[in-house]
Amino acid sequence: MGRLIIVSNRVPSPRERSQPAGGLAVGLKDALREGESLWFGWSGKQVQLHGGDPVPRLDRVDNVTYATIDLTPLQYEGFYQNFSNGILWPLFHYRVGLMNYSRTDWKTYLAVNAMFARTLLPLLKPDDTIWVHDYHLFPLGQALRDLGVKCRIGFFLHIPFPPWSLVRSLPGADLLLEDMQSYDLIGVQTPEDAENLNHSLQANGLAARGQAFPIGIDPDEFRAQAEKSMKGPEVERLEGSLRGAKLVLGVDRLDYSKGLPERFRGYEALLARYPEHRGKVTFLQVAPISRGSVEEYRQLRRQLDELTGRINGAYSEFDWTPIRYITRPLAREVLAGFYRRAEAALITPLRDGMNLVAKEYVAAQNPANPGVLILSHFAGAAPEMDEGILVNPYDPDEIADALHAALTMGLAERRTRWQALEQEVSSTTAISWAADFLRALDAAPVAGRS
Ligand SMILES: O=P(O)(O)OC[C@H]1O[C@H](O[C@H]2O[C@H](CO)[C@@H](O)[C@H](O)[C@H]2O)[C@H](O)[C@@H](O)[C@@H]1O
Ligand SMILES: O=c1ccn([C@@H]2O[C@H](COP(=O)(O)OP(=O)(O)O)[C@@H](O)[C@H]2O)c(=O)[nH]1
Repeated sequence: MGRLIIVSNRVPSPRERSQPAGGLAVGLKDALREGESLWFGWSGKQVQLHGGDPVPRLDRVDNVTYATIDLTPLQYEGFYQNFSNGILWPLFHYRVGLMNYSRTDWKTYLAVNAMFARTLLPLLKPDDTIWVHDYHLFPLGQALRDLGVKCRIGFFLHIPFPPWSLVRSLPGADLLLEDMQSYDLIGVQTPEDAENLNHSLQANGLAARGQAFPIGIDPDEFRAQAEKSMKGPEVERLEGSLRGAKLVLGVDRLDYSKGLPERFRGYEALLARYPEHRGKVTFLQVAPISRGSVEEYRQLRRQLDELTGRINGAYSEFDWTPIRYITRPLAREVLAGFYRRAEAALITPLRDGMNLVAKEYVAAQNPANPGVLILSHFAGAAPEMDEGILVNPYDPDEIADALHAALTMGLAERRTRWQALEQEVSSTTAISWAADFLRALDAAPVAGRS
């Protein structure tokens, strides 16, 4: 059996406990438990390079060889910051108005993809299967084909795929779709994404090759982690600080796709309309700073600083603060215990590819006394997790009603809802996601090459 080659922009550092927050690295790491594999991508570092391509650094841990390359500051800016996260990210999260298109960044994006292909090429063997991940690397398959690579190549998009009427606002969208014909299979998170992708391909006279494969987590490992973390010092400190108050928890990268201002206003509406919860509930929002060099992310940070100050100023008592807001990452191992302690998770993205936090929250619960999941209709996880309380994240009053329902829900209903959610989280795991995708890739007709 040949090796599996994973290519993604973000590669977790195999030897560090604390990883940058983000679901792609988490989902893939959980999936890569078997077989021989190579994981190729950006090191997360920027280094000035004087001519030529970077040389990958290799680090082997168990069955996985990690091969990482640095980007130059100019590549980081044009490829990662501007094109991937200033153009593709907003567009694919249905926020065309936030897209800052520039032809120079488009060229850098293509050039970095070509550089990824050239640096990966010497590491490849003919019987490898290549699996490319996410919007940073749409053109990589074609760049590899241009260098003569004949292996099977699959692609998985972790973020939503919007309708063609939006995608077409990107200059060169048709070229990106053409490049995607180099993939033997294209996976997306939900049936809605698959339908949008296939319509876009067909609108350009291309073969529909999209199929939904919702990503999952390793629920057993996460449950064990949550149980362990409950006995750890952080949960003990949290418990002591709450002094009997119920806990509502939000965990998201600080990203405008996550609906944070709307969520804060929803919590504010709870305090305004259901005063019986004042002093008896605390909202803890963990929102590690992400992509802090992109202007829209900085603006969001200013907005949240202001909102937190205003709400806390209006409702705090000398011995109670309604919102605790942290912009540093917390270790996933610690978060697991916080999820288990929380009476409700408030997960209200305006759009999200999947949202692994929703699945982690369910896996972490105590079956005898589970908390309630409040989830946006527009998270990729929503179609699988409709036993949570589903909300429209644009409506603060609906969020407030959902919070009130969650905080007052009886044990029997909490258990019934949680059992259904747990069933779902246990049946589509990170491992089954990868296995399903790779089986389908193996069976897919070869995409028109000799
Ligand atoms: O690499 P960063 O720029 O620091 O961003 C972190 C990751 O964010 C995105 O994650 C997505 O993948 C998750 C797993 O499939 C999914 O649950 C979530 O909804 C997506 O937003 C991004 O797609 C990754 O490439 C980034 O590494
Ligand atoms: O302080 C934090 C915040 C988040 N996460 C992890 O980052 C991932 C976020 O993935 P998700 O799919 O929810 O969203 P993304 O960030 O990929 O858009 C989850 O595994 C979280 O547990 C973390 O480890 N520390």
